[in-house]
Amino acid sequence: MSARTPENPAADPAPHRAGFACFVGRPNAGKSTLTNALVGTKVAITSSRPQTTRHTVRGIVHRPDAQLILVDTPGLHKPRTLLGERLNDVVRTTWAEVDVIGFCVPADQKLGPGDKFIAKELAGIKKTPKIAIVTKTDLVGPKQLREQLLAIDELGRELGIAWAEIVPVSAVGDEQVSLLADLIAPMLPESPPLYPEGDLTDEPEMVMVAELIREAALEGVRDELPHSIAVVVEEMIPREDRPADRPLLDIHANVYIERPSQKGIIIGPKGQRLKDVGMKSRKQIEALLGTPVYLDLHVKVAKDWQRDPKQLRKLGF
Ligand SMILES: Nc1nc2c(ncn2[C@@H]2O[C@H](COP(=O)(O)OP(=O)(O)OP(=O)(O)O)[C@@H](O)[C@H]2O)c(=O)[nH]1
Repeated sequence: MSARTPENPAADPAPHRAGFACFVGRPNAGKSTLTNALVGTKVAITSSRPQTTRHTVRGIVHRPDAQLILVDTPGLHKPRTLLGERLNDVVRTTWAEVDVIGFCVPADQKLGPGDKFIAKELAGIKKTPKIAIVTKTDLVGPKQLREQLLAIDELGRELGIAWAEIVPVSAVGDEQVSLLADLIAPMLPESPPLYPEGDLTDEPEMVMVAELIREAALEGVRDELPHSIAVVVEEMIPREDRPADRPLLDIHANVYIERPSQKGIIIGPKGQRLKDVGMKSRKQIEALLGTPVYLDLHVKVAKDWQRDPKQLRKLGF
């Protein structure tokens, strides 16, 4: 770093900034994928099924001028269960606490009641700057993109939201992702970094491991089952008596479902599906933790856990 001198006034460095941003938007809008693209590593789970992000996962973007901490919230939705209500509370609390809110709308779908529901809620949060982000721009042509940008502008006017920016991005195509970070950084408060350099998330490793298993278990399951699956990592312990150059981490995890009838779907014929889930998630966990893993998965029934406060607490909600 260069010091400020009379000969070199330009060397006065801009103050370092650090703060929180969250992406909001209806399920499947691309929030988790965008978080991952900004952070550059897999921290939030993504899936083609709506409402798969349950935990508030923070991704941290380290830049020379700013540290941006991304809080990934679950989608806001009409609550049908106790879990649904708790999730909505988490979302609103998060919105009130962050420095910037990014409202995500996919480019390939017309603005619908779901987007308007969220935008109306956003309009009620006056102080926080809001950026409208049109996601998945790789899926549309210029004409459709232009229409979407205009529609968002119009929605802002209708609801009295002054968008600080309206930015089209493609997380998959890596288009304008770093521009988005450039736009958010100056909106953060002046502050030294809040997290040590190199940290990508402060989510406990066990929760991230559970999320990776849940993501694998969700793949290919239909209808209501996604809402019925919860994963709890019981323990992660290094295997004893291993040579230093060949460590092995034992992970024991339970996949919870709500009804005995769902067991067969998760386990699959001859246990094949559960085996696949184990294999797939193990690879991801090994990549995340950087160590070989032995993954022991069990399927358990926690009857109607979504409606039972005691069970919800046990499952980490
Ligand atoms: N083509 C394309 N697909 C994308 C892009 N971003 C996300 N997707 C896809 O859209 C789907 C949903 O993305 P997510 O990031 O999981 O969406 P989300 O908003 O976090 O969803 P919830 O967790 O349900 O709230 C996934 O299948 C992604 O692969 C993008 O930039 N381009």
